[in-house]
Amino acid sequence: MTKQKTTPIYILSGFLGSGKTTLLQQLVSHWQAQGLLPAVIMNEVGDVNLDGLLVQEQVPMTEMLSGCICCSIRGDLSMEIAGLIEREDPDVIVVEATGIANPMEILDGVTEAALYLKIDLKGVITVVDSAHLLELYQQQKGKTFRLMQEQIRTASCLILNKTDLVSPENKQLLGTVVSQWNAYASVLPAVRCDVDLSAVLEALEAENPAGNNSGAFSIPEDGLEQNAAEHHHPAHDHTHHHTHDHVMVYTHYLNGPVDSGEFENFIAKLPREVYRAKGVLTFSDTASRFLFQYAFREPDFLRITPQGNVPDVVVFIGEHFSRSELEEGMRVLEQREQ
Ligand SMILES: Nc1nc2c(ncn2[C@@H]2O[C@H](COP(=O)(O)OP(=O)(O)OP(=O)(O)O)[C@@H](O)[C@H]2O)c(=O)[nH]1
Repeated sequence: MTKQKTTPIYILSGFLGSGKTTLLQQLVSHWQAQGLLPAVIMNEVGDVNLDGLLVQEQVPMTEMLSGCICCSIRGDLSMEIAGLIEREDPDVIVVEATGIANPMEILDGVTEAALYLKIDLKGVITVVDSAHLLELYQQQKGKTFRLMQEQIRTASCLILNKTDLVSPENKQLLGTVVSQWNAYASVLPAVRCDVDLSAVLEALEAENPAGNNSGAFSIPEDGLEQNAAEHHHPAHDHTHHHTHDHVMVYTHYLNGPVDSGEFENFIAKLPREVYRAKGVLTFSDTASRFLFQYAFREPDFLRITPQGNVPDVVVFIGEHFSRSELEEGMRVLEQREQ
């Protein structure tokens, strides 16, 4: 190995739709403003990387699609890191994991890379959707609740995002709850992940003062062990149960434009089991194309002009929903336009 430079690596964790890409964009701009070259490894559950559309073109990016970093393609993570360093020589790398990834497994993957590469794992930044966490906390059960809890426990820094969607009392309650689950991480409430990034990065430095690869991760022995027993598995045991075995994806490629109002109606009626959707759409009644987002029952449309050949597609993510019902619904929208 010829390179002497040590590349810092940050892991972005957080459940589907919590705001990881929103934070990623800010981190990238922050580093660029300092004259640094950040690179990104993105991992998506579906087979299209729509989040990539939100990252500036000049940022080197590798995509790991169709799976979750933490299991099926986890072995590749260290290869991806090595490849990215070799090709781009970035000053800093961010790994944005799928929302269903168990951060422990990603830590494993990055640590594996640290065995043969000069990298410095700075820690895990976990983004939390406050409204979603509040609902799960009130129910106190379910696999998603346990996964979110685990993502919170593994964090070195926690961003309690989307506080605009909860009352001030509940915002306070959530702050207390997450601090109880993870007493080590700094907790920063935010809207659209608008936080003082210097404070976030400094908090991670403080966590990991030696600047070495061992990292001082805030993983409380007790709580995590209990949960982890169920799905934390040895490096290559893919038969073991995962917290996210229940998550399913339906990718629908559209054969043409659809009416925006009808699409919005369709989205408003999505079954609760679909908790995340995103896509690129052409509407028959508007001139531009849109990046569509749906996170925990909140739809969002962003006007975009994608570079290159991006198909019209919608990816639905959730648990135990009927794929055929969604397909049928989308077909109806398409047919109306023909
Ligand atoms: N109301 C509200 N919406 C937000 C906030 N932060 C982000 N969003 C919206 O939530 C949606 C999901 O945000 P992303 O940043 O794409 O979330 P993500 O964690 O990268 O999503 P996945 O990649 O699917 O896991 C987008 O429509 C955002 O515009 C917030 O603080 N409040």
